[in-house]
Amino acid sequence: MEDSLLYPVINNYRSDQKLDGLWNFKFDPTSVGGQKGWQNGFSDGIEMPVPASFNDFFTDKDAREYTGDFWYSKSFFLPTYFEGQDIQIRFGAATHRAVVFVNGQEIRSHEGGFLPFTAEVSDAVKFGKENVVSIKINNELHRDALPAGDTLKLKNGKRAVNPFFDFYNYSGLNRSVHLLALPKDHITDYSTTYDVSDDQATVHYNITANTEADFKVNLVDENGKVAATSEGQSGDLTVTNPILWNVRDAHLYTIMIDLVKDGQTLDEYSDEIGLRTIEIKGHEILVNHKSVYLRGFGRHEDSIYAGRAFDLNVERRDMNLMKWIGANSFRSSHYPYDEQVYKFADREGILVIDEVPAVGFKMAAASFLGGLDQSFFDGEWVTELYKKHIDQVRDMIKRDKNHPSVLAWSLCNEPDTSTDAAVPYFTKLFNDSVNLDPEKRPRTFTLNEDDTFEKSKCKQFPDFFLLNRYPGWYHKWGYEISDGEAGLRAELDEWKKSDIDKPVVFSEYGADTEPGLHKLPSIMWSEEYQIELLEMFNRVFDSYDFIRGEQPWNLADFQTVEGNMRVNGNKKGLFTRDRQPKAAAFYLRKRWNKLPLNY
Ligand SMILES: CCC[C@@H]1NC[C@@H](O)[C@H](O)[C@H]1C(=O)O
Repeated sequence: MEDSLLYPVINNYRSDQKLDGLWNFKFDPTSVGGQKGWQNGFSDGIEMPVPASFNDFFTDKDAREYTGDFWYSKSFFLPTYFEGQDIQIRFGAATHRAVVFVNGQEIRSHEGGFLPFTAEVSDAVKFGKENVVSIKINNELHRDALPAGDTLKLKNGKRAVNPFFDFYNYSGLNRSVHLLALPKDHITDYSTTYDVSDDQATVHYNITANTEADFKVNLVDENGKVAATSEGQSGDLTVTNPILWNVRDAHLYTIMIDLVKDGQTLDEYSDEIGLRTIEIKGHEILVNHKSVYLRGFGRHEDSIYAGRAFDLNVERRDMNLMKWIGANSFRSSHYPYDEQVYKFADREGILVIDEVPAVGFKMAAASFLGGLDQSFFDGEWVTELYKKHIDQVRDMIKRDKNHPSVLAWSLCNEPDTSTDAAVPYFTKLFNDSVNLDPEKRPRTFTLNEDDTFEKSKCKQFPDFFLLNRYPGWYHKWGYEISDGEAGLRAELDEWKKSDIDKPVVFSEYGADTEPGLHKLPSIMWSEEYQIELLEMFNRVFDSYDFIRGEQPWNLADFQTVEGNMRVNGNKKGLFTRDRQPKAAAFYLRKRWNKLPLNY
């Protein structure tokens, strides 16, 4: 678990210099980089953009599909005026595991390719001189790591990944790298919880720092006016006539925290927050005590050229597409996204179900790709896997807890919960995560196709249900879709008869669709069929009042491993990979724009 995951800011006390751009890059297939001194940097590599996945830049398949160790290195100058400050290098994401070196000195390692980590380098850097940061990364997949998969040794001696999940194993420094200079005494974290009514809102805050100190806190509105002030490591900021953060009607305040010692301000941290509450009551999801019906998507951080890397251009387009179609939410399937995505969602009033990369925990997925036929949770890998799983749940919640857009935490995607072996794992997971979020937002996971109401042994855990269902595509497809609808209704009738008094959200459903493929009458893969499948699901959704959300799979087409069921990736997008609409996008826009935005 990371000590601090605060997003970098620049102010009179803190400096933040991005080390993005071209880094030296080398593959290390026989893991000799350490013996060859690459931790001191190297100049005979290739120039690799950061942030970016390395895969799609290459023109040869061995390089695109490379699995194993690889190195990045970059030199940076550290001015003498930073002497006496705490010098850190913050990696937004290194996929999947990394070891960091500065000037040849090993600083730290990190496991997990979708969350930030910080290297404390004050004792390794030279002030007033050039320094070198090197990072060794490994992108192998294992059953005891997230996301789950295998790494195969081919007969030609090369390695290949066998993901138990359906997205390409894009790897590298996928998010920005920051060179930070902080005061020796500094703020390391803060958290907020809220009470809101129409005429008053109270922010209950709590601050952590690396030293005993006094704290002054201001809450400033969007016009720069101080709306409330407080003092102390914890306290309340009460705003009269507040402008609340609402779905698709976002209003942000800035919390400004000063760390003070002997009357002198030594550090400051500021961040944008939203005054709102999240609740689950019966079948309803409530924001500021008003029921919300989720409309949105499962997504991926995925784009041409940059692979899995955060791309501000793509995110701006995706947010505009979601507003155009009438969405009010998305799930960060199947991993925490770059912090800037949640900042976009905070500003746009879009709700986020934040998901850890606990995906592929299902041997059927492996057998879909050639795995074993056993319960995933019977595997000898489960103990080691759980340590990494809960560690990444802790860091995801620690990193994202202050975003008003975060509605809920998804602790797993499509695990195999149809056997008793899953129960102790999920019992521990939900027990160990219950107090991680000061706001106690709902926790859930997605129930896959096979984990029906009747078959899942883990329905007792989620605070609301996320159903991934694929009648019309993975079974009862084509002309049999009417049987698919009947089967879906039969399962939902089970949910309806049960005493389960929680909301159900459909978090995945859809059809692979080749843009431009038209057929009358329809045929699978045609744009017409994608609409017919969505029409079927929408008829069902409109029949059950406990269904409180619809998030078709996926917002956009995305890259996967090659396979006989994938045509250059997964084509279930409502938009193409270059973010242009398929016919179904216009159909869905009509359905969603009939509803009030925060219905
Ligand atoms: C029946 C499982 C469906 C599966 N669910 C997880 C997503 O990551 C995949 O992309 C999606 C698919 O196969 O389209």
